[in-house]
Amino acid sequence: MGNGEELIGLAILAYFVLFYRYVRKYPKGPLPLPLIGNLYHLKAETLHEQLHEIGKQYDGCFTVFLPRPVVIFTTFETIKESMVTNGDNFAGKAQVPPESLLHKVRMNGSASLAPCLGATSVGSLLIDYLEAALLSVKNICVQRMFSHGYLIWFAVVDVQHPQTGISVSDGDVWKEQRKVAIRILGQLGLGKNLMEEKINRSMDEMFRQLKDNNDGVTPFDVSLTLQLCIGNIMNETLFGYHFEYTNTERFEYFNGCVSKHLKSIKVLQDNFYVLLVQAWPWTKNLPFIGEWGFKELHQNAATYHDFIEEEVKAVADKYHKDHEPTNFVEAYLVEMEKNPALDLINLHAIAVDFWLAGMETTSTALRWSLLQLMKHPAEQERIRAELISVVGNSSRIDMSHRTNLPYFVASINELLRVANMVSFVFVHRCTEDTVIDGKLIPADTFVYPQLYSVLKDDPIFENPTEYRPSRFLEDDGRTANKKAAERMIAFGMGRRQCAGEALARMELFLVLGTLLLNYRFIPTEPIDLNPVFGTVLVPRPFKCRVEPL
Ligand code: HEM
Repeated sequence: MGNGEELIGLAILAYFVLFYRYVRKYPKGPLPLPLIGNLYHLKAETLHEQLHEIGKQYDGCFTVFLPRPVVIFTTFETIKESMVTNGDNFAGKAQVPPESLLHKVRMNGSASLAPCLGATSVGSLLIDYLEAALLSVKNICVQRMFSHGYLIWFAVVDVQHPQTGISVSDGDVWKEQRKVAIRILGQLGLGKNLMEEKINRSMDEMFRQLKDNNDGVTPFDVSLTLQLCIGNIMNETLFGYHFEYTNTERFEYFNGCVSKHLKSIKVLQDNFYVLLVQAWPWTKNLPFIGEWGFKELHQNAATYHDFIEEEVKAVADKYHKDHEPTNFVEAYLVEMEKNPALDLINLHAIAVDFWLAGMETTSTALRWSLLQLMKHPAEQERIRAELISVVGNSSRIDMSHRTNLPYFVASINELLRVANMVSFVFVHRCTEDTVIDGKLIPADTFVYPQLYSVLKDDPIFENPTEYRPSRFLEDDGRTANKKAAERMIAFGMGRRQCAGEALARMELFLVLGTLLLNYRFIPTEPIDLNPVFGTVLVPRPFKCRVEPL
């Protein structure tokens, strides 16, 4: 063997030794391989199930390399110890793609324009390579400005991804924006019952659509109806208007952007390249990996940022300061006058956050609920009977009925528990060395509280695969079972618990309750409760009879 081969052999050996020394820094988990980590045995469609099974061998705290190390918590105890007891240390966010793409890019400093000669594709390729070289110098980016004949003009600009909004920011920006956003949601909803009115207006639109398009006999697909209803609540809340079901072009365009984003960050399955860019951000500059793992997402993010900016501008242009704010944008604009930490860029980011975090989750929860209640028709009737006993002949319920509807409220908890729809998303970052369950989590490690495992298998949920709303009630059938409710963590736990939980619960209560008062849902095909894996675990498409009562 020549010297060169010996050197290569030694380098490989040294890499192996160093890699496994690095692996030992993290809580123990299944054996990772150099470069690919644990990707060799994890499968996309069942990732949540596999993590759950692995968690049983490591007392609910272990590491998988994707290929970047991610510490997973799968028990109520480890999730509580990290997210609540040590909440400040676990409130960090990744700050690398794909999450960081949610922050709108800011262009800074002067831009210099230069022509690049060549047919479009050759010119584009040259610019790609120039961009790769400049990005490695940090924060410099090449923007294609326009092309003219064989000339492409490009600008070299300084770009920054400053932290904005709630869901992907951390530190002071996150604390302030989250606090203000929750306060505004409270003002809109609780003080003046404005939220209930907004939800009712969206439901009016939904009922118009059902009346015109559903004959009560032909199998009907409720998914777009529910999406439009929940999307309209979000739009009313943010911008003060809703889309009519006969004119949904703009809604569908934006919804398409959101779905595309959620689909493209679906790790392992559709987009393995995203993981590579997350593990080694410089790979976003490489051909192919950069294209699919970064640029496509980047371009899509730009489209919904533009959409949101137009919407905010339309509200801001019409709003008169002397009027009481009636929607989120107006209320934020008023706060902006008093609070220097608030600005338009953060307002745009929060609007994007609410759409991304609030729309697919809530409308999917409703679809799962209808499927479960068709699978258990006696449960559907029991809820309906309780609703009728409280509201009589009325076709609507309101929030004041809540205390008299204990079985329905318990059912919503159980429906969310069995829907168990949040998959591998909401990764946190541990910001300081912290010991959880006796294991050291080094600072800057990504961590993932797998809520799925607790909802599916916590010992408090006896026979967890059974749909049984009564587990959320004490023996008297009225009082809430606090121990079970504490572990119904579909909205997360601790500092970063869902910022829209109150709104989501209100939507589920009013929309599901009103639907059940007015319609009976009857299956017309075998009910399949196996989810399709994605950012949110969604039910397979289904149709059913929606019989008016
Ligand atoms: C059934 C419906 C919903 C479910 C199951 C749900 C669940 C969650 C979960 C599990 C988290 C992450 C917690 C974590 O990082 O540990 C979260 C965060 C978040 N949710 Fe929701 N959510 C729902 C509806 C909504 C709605 C309607 C909104 C908008 C008003 C919303 C806005 C947010 C925001 C802004 C965050 C980020 C919070 C932060 O990082 O501080 N969600 N949600």
